[in-house]
Amino acid sequence: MTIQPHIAVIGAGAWGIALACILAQTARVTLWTRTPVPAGTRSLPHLPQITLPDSITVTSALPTDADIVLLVVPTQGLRDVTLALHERLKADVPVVTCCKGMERGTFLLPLQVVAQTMPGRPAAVLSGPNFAIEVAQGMPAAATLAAQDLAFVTKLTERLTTPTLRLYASTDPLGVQLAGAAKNVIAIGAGISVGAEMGENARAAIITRALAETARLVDAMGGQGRTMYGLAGMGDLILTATGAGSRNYSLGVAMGRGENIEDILARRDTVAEGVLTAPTLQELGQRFGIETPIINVITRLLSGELTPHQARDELLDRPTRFE
Ligand SMILES: NC(=O)C1=CN([C@@H]2O[C@H](COP(=O)(O)OP(=O)(O)OC[C@H]3O[C@@H](n4cnc5c(N)ncnc54)[C@H](O)[C@@H]3O)[C@@H](O)[C@H]2O)C=CC1
Ligand SMILES: O=C(CO)COP(=O)(O)O
Repeated sequence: MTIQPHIAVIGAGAWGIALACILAQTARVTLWTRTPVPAGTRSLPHLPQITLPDSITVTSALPTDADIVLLVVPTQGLRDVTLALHERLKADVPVVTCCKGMERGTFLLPLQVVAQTMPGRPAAVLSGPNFAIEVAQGMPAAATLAAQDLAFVTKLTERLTTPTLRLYASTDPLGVQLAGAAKNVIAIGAGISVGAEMGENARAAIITRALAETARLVDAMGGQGRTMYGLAGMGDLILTATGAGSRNYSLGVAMGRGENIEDILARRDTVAEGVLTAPTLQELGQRFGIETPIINVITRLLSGELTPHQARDELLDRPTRFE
């Protein structure tokens, strides 16, 4: 009899539920919810149409005996949960960050937060074009798993690949994390252009040129710019900056139609990571001396400093340059 590994999924939002469902095919899975739920609960609010397999244990007690831990809380909650988890887990238990964003105030990417809160622990990042509902329903998808250590990431990629979610290994965790963080910001910009009826051409231009901005930033920060052209970058942009199912894109569409951002956020109970990531990314560009004009105007649109048409004029008025 083979003993199944125990995978703990921390965070029972849409993405945590989806990952728990597919990993339950090959592992014993515990799904941690911040808010306690009644015993026997098989459906959770963030993906109510999904019935959890009986084999998944839902609990609000943090795990102590997991073999692998997936961190699937929003980026701003990562520090607290990892601080609480570190002492409970054996030192060699690997963690995988599954959130896409940057910590407000510290300018840190998820694995940098983990390095501070869980020093010495092996860690990787998972990111790619993956709407939670499709993954939860077992529809085919692919994503990138990245860590600096080649042997570690190769083994973990084999371990976490499921029959429907195909993982590709990467040794550029910085590029993969920046790609995942930036695509949410760019998706908001793409949504704004569509909501403001600027046309499909404008959206394609925003996606492509913002991809180039982010690739330059990745290079400047010591990652590999070409990571932006893989699943975590271009792949996720194709999905998020065009798919109505994206929370970031749909937030942008509503803004483009003239809705106030506070009103849009007030009627949602799900995370749109791009809102908090935008100013951080803009600041990073300045720190590393990289021009990020599209990310800058999206940040100013979010803060109410620009209207969509002012943003359009500002981008079109820029001096010409080589591609
Ligand atoms: N939904 C999706 O399709 C995908 C989401 N992601 C990323 O996964 C992360 C989580 O997103 P979702 O699961 O979609 O979010 P969600 O909006 O569906 O749910 C968020 C969950 O996190 C919990 N939470 C909120 N703040 C918390 C905190 N401070 N500490 C602990 N728990 C907290 C909430 O109670 C809720 O259960 C985000 O970074 C998102 O960008 C990545 C890939 C796909
Ligand atoms: O990250 C995602 C898909 O890869 C989900 O995007 P949203 O957070 O914009 O819904």
